[in-house]
Amino acid sequence: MTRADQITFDGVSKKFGENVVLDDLSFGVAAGERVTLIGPSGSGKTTILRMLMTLTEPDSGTITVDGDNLFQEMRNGTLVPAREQHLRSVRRKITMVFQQYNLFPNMRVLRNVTEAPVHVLGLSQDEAEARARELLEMVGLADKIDAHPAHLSGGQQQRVAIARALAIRPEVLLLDEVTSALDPELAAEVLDVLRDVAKSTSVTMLCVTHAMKFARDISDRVLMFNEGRIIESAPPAELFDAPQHERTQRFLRSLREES
Ligand SMILES: Nc1ncnc2c1ncn2[C@@H]1O[C@H](COP(=O)(O)OP(=O)(O)OP(=O)(O)O)[C@@H](O)[C@H]1O
Repeated sequence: MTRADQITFDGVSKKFGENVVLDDLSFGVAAGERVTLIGPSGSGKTTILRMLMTLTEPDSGTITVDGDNLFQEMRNGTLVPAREQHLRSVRRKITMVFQQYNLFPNMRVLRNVTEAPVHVLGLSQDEAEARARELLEMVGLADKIDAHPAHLSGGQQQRVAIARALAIRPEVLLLDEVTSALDPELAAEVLDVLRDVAKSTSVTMLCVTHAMKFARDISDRVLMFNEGRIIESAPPAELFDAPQHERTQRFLRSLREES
């Protein structure tokens, strides 16, 4: 972690009941960096992304984005999301794509993508629509703007979700296993779109994925999590080809056997 990092976790711990999910975790991510989080199920990867969206609170520790604290301490010592007023600038720059798309089912595709620019950024409907059309073109769905999500394939829905996330021109994009609900062919289409995003923008990316080839292509750094801690951190070529930690070796072997 350095002073210049855009995202910092400092001594962050989290338990659900007796289950220790994050254990005194500290790391930083620089602006524009692409970081992939890997590790066995339950090792705390999704929890980290959710904390950055203030959807899950840490028990202790500090999380900042561009120096802004995401949580504040109550008198009894618990941490709660900082006041909305304080979070406003963070909400404008950070966005997340979920495994299950989470599109608004009652809205057509175009409206799904214009919602955030209108309500978060305060763009006019016309400006938001122009931006949405451009993004839907980029994700290959220009011909689906009037469709309802239920009429799209999973891969198409996820591409709408990506366009929707990009509509606020985020500085930080969080991707949580965005292809794990998809067949390989549809997953490949989504990963191609994300490769384009990585190539054509300078957005900071934090990505939880089991798609190792994709992780290798886009990441500057891979963090291996185990039991709420980072046990190994290295550029993808190093971490995938010469993992140092026995737990990482075992985890990568299990992924290869799966695929
Ligand atoms: N709201 C919650 N209440 C109770 N337990 C939770 C809650 N959210 C997550 N957990 C538990 O916390 C642990 C870490 O979950 P998390 O989703 O962060 O792991 P992960 O590394 O992303 O795993 P996966 O690859 O399975 O998504 C898991 O054991 C999970 O069951």
